[in-house]
Amino acid sequence: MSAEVINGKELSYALKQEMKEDVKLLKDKGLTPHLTVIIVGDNPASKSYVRGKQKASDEVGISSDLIELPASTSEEKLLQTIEELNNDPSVHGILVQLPLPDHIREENVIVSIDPSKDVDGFHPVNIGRMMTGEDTFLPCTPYGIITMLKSKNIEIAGKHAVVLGRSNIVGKPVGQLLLNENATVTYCHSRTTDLKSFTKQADILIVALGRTEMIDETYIKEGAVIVDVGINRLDDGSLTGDVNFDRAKETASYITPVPRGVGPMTITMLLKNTIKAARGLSGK
Ligand SMILES: Nc1nc2c(c(=O)[nH]1)N[C@@H](CN(C=O)c1ccc(C(=O)N[C@@H](CCC(=O)O)C(=O)O)cc1)CN2
Repeated sequence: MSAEVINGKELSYALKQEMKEDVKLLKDKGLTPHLTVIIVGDNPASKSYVRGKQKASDEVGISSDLIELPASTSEEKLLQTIEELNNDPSVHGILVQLPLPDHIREENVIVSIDPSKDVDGFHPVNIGRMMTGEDTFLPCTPYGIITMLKSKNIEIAGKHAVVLGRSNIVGKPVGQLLLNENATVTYCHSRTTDLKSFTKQADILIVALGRTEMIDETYIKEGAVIVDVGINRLDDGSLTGDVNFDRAKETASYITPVPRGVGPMTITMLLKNTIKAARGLSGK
């Protein structure tokens, strides 16, 4: 058996075509969704992701601007910048690219963003709404993963989903979204003992460990759906995931590749959230 590949780049393209229409309708009503992205420092990967966010916004007709702050920026200055954007009615979505320099406390920054402009879906108010199943901004990577599964009509209800990783931006929220879809969810992490005893039970395995190609066929149940959230750069400059794709694909039923898997969906779901922010959370 060789798994069907879920191509996030192709799905992103299709979703962006739909969003172009949504934005056009809003523009006809005199409303242009606007996203402001803040980057602190000059981490090359972050700069490239931010460029990707602006390019994708442009593709669907969302206007965007970028505030670039030096790595030495104080937390106070960053919070002040966010406060100004919170009070600017022309800004619908605010995104602070992560990670931030060590001297800035990420949790203080996230909580300072107006929840109605929090297009990353990281604010505790929006996380709470997600947990209670209310309509809100969903964190982009987990939202992208659920969208990929649904695009292939993959059954989630009643399935055993095993999440490897417990970060605030991927592991924890993707487990919650799978639970909201009625999966039975198990979280595994660096302190889990006998990892294989859990992964071998997974109908849906979400891998967000940050360990290059660690997951191969020996961790996977026949016919499982494998979602690889890892982004690891090899010495030759190429990218690979946390899953050994060539080995895993022989056992899995569906698998996401790296690159062109979950990564592009992260940016696409940001566009969805920005359109939602422009409409207002209740979706006018
Ligand atoms: N404020 C946020 N910061 C970060 C987030 C986030 O959702 N919000 N997620 C990640 C980085 N990220 C977006 O910001 C991101 C990562 C990867 C990709 C992507 O398209 N990857 C491509 C490969 C790109 C390459 O060649 O380097 C792929 O997988 O095909 C997009 C966005 C951390 N920070």
